[in-house]
Amino acid sequence: MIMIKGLYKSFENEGQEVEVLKNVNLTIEDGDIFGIIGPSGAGKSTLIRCFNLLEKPNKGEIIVDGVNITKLNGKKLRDFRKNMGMIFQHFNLLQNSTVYKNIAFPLEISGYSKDFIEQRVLELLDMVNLKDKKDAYPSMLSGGQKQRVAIARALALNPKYILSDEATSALDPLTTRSISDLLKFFNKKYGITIILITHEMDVVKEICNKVAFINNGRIIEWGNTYDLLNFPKSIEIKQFVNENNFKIDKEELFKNVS
Ligand SMILES: Nc1ncnc2c1ncn2[C@@H]1O[C@H](COP(=O)(O)OP(=O)(O)OP(=O)(O)O)[C@@H](O)[C@H]1O
Repeated sequence: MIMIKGLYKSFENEGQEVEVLKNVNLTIEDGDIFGIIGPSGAGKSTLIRCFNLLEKPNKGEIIVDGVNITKLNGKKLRDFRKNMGMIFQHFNLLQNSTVYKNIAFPLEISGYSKDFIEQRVLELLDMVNLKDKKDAYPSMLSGGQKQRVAIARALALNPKYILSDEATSALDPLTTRSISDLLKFFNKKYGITIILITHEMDVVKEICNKVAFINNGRIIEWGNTYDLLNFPKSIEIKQFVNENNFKIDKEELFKNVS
């Protein structure tokens, strides 16, 4: 479980302190697929990057399975990060390394033996259905295949959590569906908790059981997906949901999420 308490983050911009996260409070339960939505510039990426301390908050606590991670550094922080895989919109693969090498990378820097790495990489390639691309380079892959490699790499160290920052935004709708189905599969089969940012309503509808709406650095509301999107309390969410066609059918949601 992840508890975010009173989180603040600011950046210095041209000598001025700009507050990007303002008193964020959230709880993510084990097994959730937790969506974070909101307008551009709202602070979504900054927030998700605080979960693994890629951004260090100025104030507040991030308690992951009972440990306040904002106090971690050095080896303890590196060990903690092994439990939190991350995937990105532009995949962030090593362009000069094969698919095999990309997936092996986190295992190699964690000091696993060659035999163990080979066994694990082959297992991961099988899980993301890319066995035949083992020796290909990223430039030879489609967007969906690149994201599958990134997912395999994120899963290499068997994390409890996956952070996904717009992982399907560069993909066409069909590929988006296959990647969001894959994330849902890993959530159901291995109990991996997923926190994802998206601006695609289909992804929220199809896989998120909870969702938070953030605007101007504040969490306006969060809760279960159906209630938040269909019966939002705030005008801001009502407008956002209408503009982005985020409204959903109960049957549609339950068909996909249950
Ligand atoms: N490293 C940084 N230095 C200065 N300002 C930053 C930095 N990172 C983010 N910001 C600012 O923080 C605000 C929130 O950015 P963030 O990327 O978190 O928003 P977002 O909701 O993810 O936006 P988008 O949907 O467009 O990706 C923006 O105004 C952005 O310019």
